[in-house]
Amino acid sequence: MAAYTGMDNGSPALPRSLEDVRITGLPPVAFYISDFITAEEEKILLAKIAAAPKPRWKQLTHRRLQTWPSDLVNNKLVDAPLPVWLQEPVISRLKSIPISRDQASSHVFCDSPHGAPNHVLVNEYPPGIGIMPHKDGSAYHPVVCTVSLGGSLCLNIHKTKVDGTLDTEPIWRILQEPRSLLITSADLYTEYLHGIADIAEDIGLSEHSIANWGLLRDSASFAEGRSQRLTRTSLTYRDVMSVARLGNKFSFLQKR
Ligand SMILES: O=C(O)CCC(=O)C(=O)O
Ligand SMILES: [Fe+2]
Repeated sequence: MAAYTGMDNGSPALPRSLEDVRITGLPPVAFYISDFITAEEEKILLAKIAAAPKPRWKQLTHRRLQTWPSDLVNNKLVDAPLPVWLQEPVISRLKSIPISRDQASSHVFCDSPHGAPNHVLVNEYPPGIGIMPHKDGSAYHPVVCTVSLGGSLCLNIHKTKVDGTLDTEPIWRILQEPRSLLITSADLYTEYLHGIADIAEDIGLSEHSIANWGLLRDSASFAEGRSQRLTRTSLTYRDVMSVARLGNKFSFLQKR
């Protein structure tokens, strides 16, 4: 049976199950879907991000980010829905793909506390700018879904050396194309670090160096082994484990 289900009316062809798009050769578990959203959906998402009110952006030294629905406070999320443009089409599509063909009702968030992501980070990376190797920590259920927009870049996976310090040389590299979805979880979440190099071009790309080479939409375009960075915006979907109700402190303000 074909690995992909063909769909029309503006939806991409999604894999029949995540096991069809598993990045083999990486520690458990990672999946890569090259065409998770359409070019039209990518355009709409980028326009929504650009239209967000200015105070939504947190400016770091070299890049900026948005946090939806809000920043965490003491590793807790204040209960609030994600805006509809971050729910649709991404979350319903994530939940529509079974983990394996014989578990039709399973999906990547079915074991997470809220059964779906409740938090999205929008990270914008101009060419030359990345993010230091890090772990995402204990606030989130250990499943990370990243939708890439605008440009390609490599996510580097690092291990810690026996003395506990970071091995600055990545042990694996995952190439993320625009409109793709990368799912990382389990050991990749808890045991390894991930980061993006501060470079204007990713080099040394080949089937030997890139873990998801066989799952790329267009590996031919990287045949020279190089990929010029453009501005790449990512949507990082996660389930924050602890959600705090705002309480009824202000209930006297609400109309009965
Ligand atoms: O932009 C990315 O793909 C990675 C972002 C990330 O690692 C984070 O925000 O924790
Ligand atoms: Fe991260």
